[in-house]
Amino acid sequence: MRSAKDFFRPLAVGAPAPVTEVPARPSRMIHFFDPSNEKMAAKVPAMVGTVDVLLGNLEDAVKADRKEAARAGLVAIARSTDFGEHTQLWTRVNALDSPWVLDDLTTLVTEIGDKLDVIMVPKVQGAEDIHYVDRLLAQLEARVGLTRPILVHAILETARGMVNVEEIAGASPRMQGVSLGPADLAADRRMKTTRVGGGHPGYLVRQDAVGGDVHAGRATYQQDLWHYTIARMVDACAANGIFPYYGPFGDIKDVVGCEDQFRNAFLLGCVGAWSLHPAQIDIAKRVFSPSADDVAHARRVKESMGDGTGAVMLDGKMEDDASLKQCLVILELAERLSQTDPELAELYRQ
Ligand SMILES: CC(C)(COP(=O)(O)OP(=O)(O)OC[C@H]1O[C@@H](n2cnc3c(N)ncnc32)[C@H](O)[C@@H]1OP(=O)(O)O)[C@@H](O)C(=O)NCCC(=O)NCCSC(=O)C[C@H](O)C(=O)O
Ligand SMILES: [Mg+2]
Repeated sequence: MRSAKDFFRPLAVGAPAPVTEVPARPSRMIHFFDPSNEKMAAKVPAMVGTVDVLLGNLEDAVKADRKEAARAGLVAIARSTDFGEHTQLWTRVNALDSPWVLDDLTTLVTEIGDKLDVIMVPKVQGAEDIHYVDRLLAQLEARVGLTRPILVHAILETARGMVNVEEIAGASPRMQGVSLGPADLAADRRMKTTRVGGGHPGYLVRQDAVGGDVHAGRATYQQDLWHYTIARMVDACAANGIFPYYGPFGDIKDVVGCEDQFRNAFLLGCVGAWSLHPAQIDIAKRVFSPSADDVAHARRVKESMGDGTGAVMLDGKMEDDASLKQCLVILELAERLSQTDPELAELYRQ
């Protein structure tokens, strides 16, 4: 690890100074598209302003013989599209051990580095992967004279990445956030699931048997396969001042299950999730924006707490410094989202 003194120094002569605080821009949905799919790519310009993040995906889900086309497609879209003030452009490059990633990074940074906000790096195993990308990005940024650093987002999709998540989250000032990659992580852990995110009906607890008859009607309760993983990722991110995200939910038709999975992640501390299909965009927008009721309640707690210390009763419940802090998290998020979303601003005003 670099010393504290060197941590915020550029890693190449002429590279932009690293950020000391990760910009807290809305990123409720990271909307994936395949830039080599002409039909999908054609829809991207019209999505500007309707999603927080548009992500040109170059990795899994893009066929091996379409990798160059995807990279070239992303360059063309970035050059021809005005992303406005409120929609960010991200990309997911190929894995660091793949034959494509070096060209992904060199092409994208030199051709459209001024348009790219964040580069998502898949299958990150440890801090060494982030250090490699960090130095290479600094060299490329210096070569083309970028004035702001491109940030880096790691996907947690290996057991080793999970074990090292704290050091990954703190590996560079470029670290913007971490997403869960449940499909690759499940395979790497040798879990016995076959889905892209979400639960499994076999992962359950069962009510105790009554009267010794183990076969008599006993209620079962499906459990959350991802609770430990998401909670650990959230802690690693919060401890390092970066943002955690739930990743993909592959059952596109199950909009209810998707909403539940996203909400669990939101309640545990995640700021967004991936949308793989247009049907998931509004789900993410709804879930990752606090409800009007929560905002109104948070305001009442804040008002009733005066200088923010001590304890008061509100609606029969004790509120104190700590419950106020939770309310301030909600109010800060509502305030930030209101700045870019007039509908939410109106909703929260009521
Ligand atoms: C999942 C899909 C393959 C479904 O596509 P399709 O069969 O075309 O769906 P529809 O017919 O319902 O589409 C309706 C129209 O919407 C357009 N469309 C579909 N998806 C998108 C999109 N993401 N962005 C923009 N537009 C989209 C279609 O073209 C249709 O248009 P029209 O015919 O004119 O009405 C597809 O949605 C898809 O490929 N999505 C992205 C998948 C992806 O990125 N996967 C990778 C991320 S998940 C992952 O990698 C796992 C993770 O790493 C882990 O380890 O867990
Ligand atoms: Mg993956």
